[in-house]
Amino acid sequence: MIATVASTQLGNVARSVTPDGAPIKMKGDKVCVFYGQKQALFDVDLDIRERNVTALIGPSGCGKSTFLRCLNRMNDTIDICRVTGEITLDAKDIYDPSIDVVELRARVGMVFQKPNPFPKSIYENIAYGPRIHGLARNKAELDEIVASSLQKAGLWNEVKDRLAEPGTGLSGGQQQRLCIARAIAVSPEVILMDEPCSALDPIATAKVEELIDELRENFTIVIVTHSMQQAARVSQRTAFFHLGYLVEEGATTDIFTNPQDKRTQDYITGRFG
Ligand SMILES: Nc1ncnc2c1ncn2[C@@H]1O[C@H](COP(=O)(O)OP(=O)(O)OP(=O)(O)O)[C@@H](O)[C@H]1O
Repeated sequence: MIATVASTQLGNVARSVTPDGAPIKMKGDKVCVFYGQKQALFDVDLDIRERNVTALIGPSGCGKSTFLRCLNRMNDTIDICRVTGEITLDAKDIYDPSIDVVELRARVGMVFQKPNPFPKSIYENIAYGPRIHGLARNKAELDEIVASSLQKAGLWNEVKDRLAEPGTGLSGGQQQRLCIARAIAVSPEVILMDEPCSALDPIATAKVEELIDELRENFTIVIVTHSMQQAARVSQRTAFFHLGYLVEEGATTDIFTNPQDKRTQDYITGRFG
């Protein structure tokens, strides 16, 4: 595990860095999660590096999605769920009572497994978030946000002539890119993706993977995936979970070529999964 060795003050934002100097955007420190009596995560320490794609991998039920949902407090919506330990965003505790959860979820956006556009027009799917967060002063600014979000999501050319049509009328892959555009529209800093390609065909998957690679220039991305090939293709860092424990985390190339733990080796070589 990479320990934080230094903190620097950049403007008003306190930054932590890894020993090799990479800025840490989010950090989990001894994170435990309980669903009622059942403990799903045990003392997870994980640094999420800024403007990197971090892949969370591991067998079904190991706690990947549970950890992902801790990062923008989506677990708050599950009554029996309790989180202990600390999770920070720019070195600030996101579970602190002073945190506004709506604002947190604008800074740490989420894209789900199944594309879930609102039953509204393509335009409204994107415009909704910026409007409720007061990001546009007038219609022209809102139009600009809609266009640039669709451009960043690589969807603009496909939909620019039918912005008034329902988002649900798009193909599955287009719907998922629409959901990514919707997440981008409120200018998040971190985007969480929970198996974003599991409902897509290989061509749509390739497009979303390409998009993820482009987005990391501007966003910090954490992706849960069942596909080790996908983790290897899109991520710079990989964290392997097993039975609620974070077994190891490192550069994706190291995890896939030279894992330090036998459990990781067994998983990546397909001995269990
Ligand atoms: N809402 C919930 N209520 C009770 N238990 C839950 C809930 N969500 C998850 N769990 C339990 O927590 C553990 C971790 O689940 P989680 O969904 O985080 O794993 P995962 O690694 O993402 O699995 P998968 O790859 O199958 O999606 C599992 O034992 C699961 O049954």
